[in-house]
Amino acid sequence: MTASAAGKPGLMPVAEALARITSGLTVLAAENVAVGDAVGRVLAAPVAARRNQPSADMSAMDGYAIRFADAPELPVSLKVIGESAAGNPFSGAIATGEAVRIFTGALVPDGADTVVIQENTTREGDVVTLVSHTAQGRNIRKAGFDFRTDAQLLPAARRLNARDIMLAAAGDHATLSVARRPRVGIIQTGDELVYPGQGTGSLADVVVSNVYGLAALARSVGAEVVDLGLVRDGMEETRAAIRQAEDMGIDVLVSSGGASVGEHDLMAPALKAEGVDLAVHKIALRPGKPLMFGTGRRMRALGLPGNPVSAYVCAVLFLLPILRRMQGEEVPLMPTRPAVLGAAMAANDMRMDFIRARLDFSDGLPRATPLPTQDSSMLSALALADCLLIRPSFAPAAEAGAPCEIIPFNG
Ligand SMILES: Nc1nc2c(c(=O)[nH]1)N[C@H]1C(S)=C(S)[C@@H](COP(=O)(O)OP(=O)(O)OC[C@H]3O[C@@H](n4cnc5c(N)ncnc54)[C@H](O)[C@@H]3O)O[C@H]1N2
Ligand code: MOO
Repeated sequence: MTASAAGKPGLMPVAEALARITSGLTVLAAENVAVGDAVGRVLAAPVAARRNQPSADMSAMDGYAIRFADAPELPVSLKVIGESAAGNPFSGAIATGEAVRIFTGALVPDGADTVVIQENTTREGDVVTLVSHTAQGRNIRKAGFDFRTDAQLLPAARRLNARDIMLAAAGDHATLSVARRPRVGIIQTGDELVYPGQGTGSLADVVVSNVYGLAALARSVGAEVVDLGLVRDGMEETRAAIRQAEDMGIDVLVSSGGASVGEHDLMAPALKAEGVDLAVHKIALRPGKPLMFGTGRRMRALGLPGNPVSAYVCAVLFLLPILRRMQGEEVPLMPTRPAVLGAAMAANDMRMDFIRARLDFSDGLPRATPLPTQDSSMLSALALADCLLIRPSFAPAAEAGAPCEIIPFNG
């Protein structure tokens, strides 16, 4: 394959792999979903307000709507001529010397320009006496104070959070146009694999873990996930699983295992035999050297290593940007944050290293301290980690406290 950054043939630099993997992606078609179901989805078009918010001048408090000019000096008494409640406005107008009892969220009657809160008044019969000063215009939310008709509320390509869907709903959108969910199929290869609780009793059993982390990551960015099951080590079985995924309309086939160089590592030849054009295979990355990526008839295939930590780290690095970009999200290819080293680090070799590390936020930039064991099978260390600490290819030795970059884990 390509020459590495260091000139050593065989391993592609991580940045090049990321660029290749994301370059040919097209954004999935849009679909309309109920606004309440749109959280976590990515907007296919900007959302503009279909109304003014508030629609008219409204009271922000319970009190009395008055004409400010009627209260040059206090105390002053005004005649209460009616009531304006939320949803039940006062139909007339206020004239000189008059007030309207008003409640939070109610329309301000014509003629009034100020609301005095009831704590600043006394009331006897239909006479209210203003006893404390209120500035002109106080306690009124003007029409369009929050937003006006046609104002852009949310831009296209935004992944919607809970606050966004409140805003869209207030803008009078019952449905929103969002990218359809990417369909992710996951296969796990290896004769040794058994699902949790279904072991054969053989010491050679390996209990699968990869599908659970990969599925959870994919779902966290809006994907629909199908577990396509275990694939035994065999060319025909592997090819059949790839064909099945294409036929099911899977957008991204994620495999784990069978990526390395042994006779039982069949993923690359099987993908090629099924017409998948491998643009990436073997990268200067630790963990995850054997990673592969290619494009089939209409499906993308991401071949992850079988080692559980490698599979998870590679999914963070490659699967998340694929899925996010397929939904139109314009995210950086590597969402890094600045940090400082919590321990001295030795010089790195050519493989860009993504070290599982703990974060300490006690002062200044977060301090990232590597977990003592970095083996790519160590799920107990992965579970303890808060982030991946990045050591670029050929990074020189560095002291504790030196600047570094991290990718925080979100869940
Ligand atoms: N001679 C070489 N050997 C290896 C190299 C190499 O360059 N030369 N690379 C190593 C690296 S780095 C990695 S990473 C692994 C990747 O190997 P595979 O992708 O072929 O993975 P498997 O051999 O199928 O499995 C590795 C390991 O992980 C266990 N596994 C597999 N699938 C799952 C699963 N779904 N859930 C949990 N555990 C799983 C599997 O039983 C193995 O123990 O290759 C190195 N070798
Ligand atoms: O790249 Mo492998 O993932 O080092 O163990």
